[in-house]
Amino acid sequence: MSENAAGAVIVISSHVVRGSVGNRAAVFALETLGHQVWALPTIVLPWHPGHGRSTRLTFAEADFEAAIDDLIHAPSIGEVKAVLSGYFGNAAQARSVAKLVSSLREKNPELLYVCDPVMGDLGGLYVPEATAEAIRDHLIPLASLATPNRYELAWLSGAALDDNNAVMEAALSLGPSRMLVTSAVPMMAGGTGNLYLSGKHALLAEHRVVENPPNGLGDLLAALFLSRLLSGVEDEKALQLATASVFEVLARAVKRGSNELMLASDASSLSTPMAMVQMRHLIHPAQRRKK
Ligand SMILES: Nc1ncnc2c1ncn2[C@@H]1O[C@H](COP(=O)(O)OP(=O)(O)O)[C@@H](O)[C@H]1O
Ligand SMILES: Cc1ncc(COP(=O)(O)O)c(C=O)c1O
Repeated sequence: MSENAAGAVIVISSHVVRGSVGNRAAVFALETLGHQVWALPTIVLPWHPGHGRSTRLTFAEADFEAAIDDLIHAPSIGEVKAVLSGYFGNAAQARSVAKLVSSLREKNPELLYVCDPVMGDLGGLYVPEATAEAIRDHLIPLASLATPNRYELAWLSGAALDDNNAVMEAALSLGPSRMLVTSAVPMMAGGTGNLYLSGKHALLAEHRVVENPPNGLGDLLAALFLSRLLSGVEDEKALQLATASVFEVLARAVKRGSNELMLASDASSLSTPMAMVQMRHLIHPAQRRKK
């Protein structure tokens, strides 16, 4: 039995019929890497709205809250070692998940809560402001690790983030002890990548940009990084592996001309990525202040 069998992960995000965003990415990635998964959808859609009109199947706020209460009182809730949240259908759902995380923490102070604050991108917020505010005010303060993209971090911190020093200062100001910032400012020409900041680490993992990327890369990255941490992989290695997997899955999908990630075909890229990632140690903001 792998060490992963010892604990389950609750994932809470959107479910699409076709495609691999939200929970479809997180569940497959976590299960492929050997974790037990409990999956709660926040909305159900035929496909990611980026592909065109897509009917939103929604849950009444009180029903979503009731399902969260069931989970809190589930006899098997002691199995749960981590929670990962992503896309929310409304602000009330974010508050319900805050209640879930707080309740699980009371019973298990070691609970890992990863908050992927899915709210926007370069073009601005794509969720209602009330949803973004609920994530900022109720969930970020509970997060063991938050995984915003650079534009989400700018919105959350209210700062302009033109270079990675500004990214790191904003990440520190947000509060969680570990931050994984995606779409960080590239140091490599034609590159992109992820910046990881903890009390000890200031790391940048870079690779080249791929044109016309399918959606769901941030969802996949958060799940893979969480998986590696749960498996006891050291942070720097976890960053390298998760980044390499995302890049490899992306490059393979685009090479085939697919408009979605093809996780089932590329499961080996999740477990044993071969792609090279450029790892850089940055000067930690605490170290810079001492100078
Ligand atoms: N066009 C791209 N080419 C190569 N890698 C990409 C591209 N877009 C995203 N990635 C990789 O996926 C990571 C997460 O994607 P990002 O778009 O920042 O997340 P989100 O989906 O949460 O907005 C990025 O940090 C980068 O490593
Ligand atoms: C309904 C919906 N909209 C938008 C997004 C964000 O897409 P992306 O991860 O590509 O930024 C997601 C991702 O989970 C989603 O499920």
